[in-house]
Amino acid sequence: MTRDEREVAVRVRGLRKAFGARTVLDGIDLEVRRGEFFALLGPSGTGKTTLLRLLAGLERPDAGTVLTAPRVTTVYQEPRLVVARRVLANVTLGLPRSTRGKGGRALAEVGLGGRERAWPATLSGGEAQRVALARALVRDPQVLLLDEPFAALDALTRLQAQDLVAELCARHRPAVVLVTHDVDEAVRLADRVAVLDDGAFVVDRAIDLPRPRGASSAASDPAVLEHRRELLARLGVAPPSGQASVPSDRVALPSGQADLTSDRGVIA
Ligand SMILES: Nc1ncnc2c1ncn2[C@@H]1O[C@H](COP(=O)(O)OP(=O)(O)OP(=O)(O)O)[C@@H](O)[C@H]1O
Repeated sequence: MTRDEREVAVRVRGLRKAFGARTVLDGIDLEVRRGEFFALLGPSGTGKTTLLRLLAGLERPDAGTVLTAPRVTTVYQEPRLVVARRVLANVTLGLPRSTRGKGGRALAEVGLGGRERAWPATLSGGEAQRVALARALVRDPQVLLLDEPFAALDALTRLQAQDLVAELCARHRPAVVLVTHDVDEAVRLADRVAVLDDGAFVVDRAIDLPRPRGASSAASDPAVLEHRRELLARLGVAPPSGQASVPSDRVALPSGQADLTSDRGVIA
């Protein structure tokens, strides 16, 4: 581990956020270091996306502090491409023209070298999401926020996209915060998994498994099954009796619809 990777890129202390009378987050503490992959599970409506929005500076806390490294980038469930711009222009959108070369390299890294001049409408869902990943990569994020980025993909494309993200994060080492409803995805990708419920983390545990974590080998690994069983239990999804260690194809929960003294700041 390099000195850089010991650096805390996300530091949240005593975070509280309410919408009207409804307190969504209540006393959240979180630290994520450079190179660390943190996954957040939780029932629908528990405030996972709200926490990401607070980390991105799109919401203000009602109490507590949110500190992040300066370069924070989000990838969403939908790719959010500008349809009237070609793929390369989407990747470098808002950046100086001199970054075009970097944009081309980012596209090559996500397996879309040669598609620079394609229009978004001609891409498959998986390809469009890879363009969104390239658009994040080219900004060299110290903090990468992933808000259910695989949820809209078909099962096979999802596994391929998960592999790609694991590979990109291993290479570029941002601090990652992934929001997902998919327990298997969290265990496969993350160094740490937390479950958010009723405003607080009810689980925050290390996933200390070797990498790379292939989808097929993980399905029969007893350590993976144990993490999976425990996380599902904390999410209130009990496996059928006598089948605690029999994996299904995939288990996903239903998707529902500064400085230290300021409310949000940047870690210098
Ligand atoms: N801008 C807002 N104004 C009012 N209420 C909001 C706002 N944003 C979120 N909420 C409410 O806060 C709660 C948490 O929403 P959030 O989207 O963070 O949950 P989530 O855990 O990401 O849910 P899901 O898993 O369904 O995506 C919900 O009850 C939601 O209706």
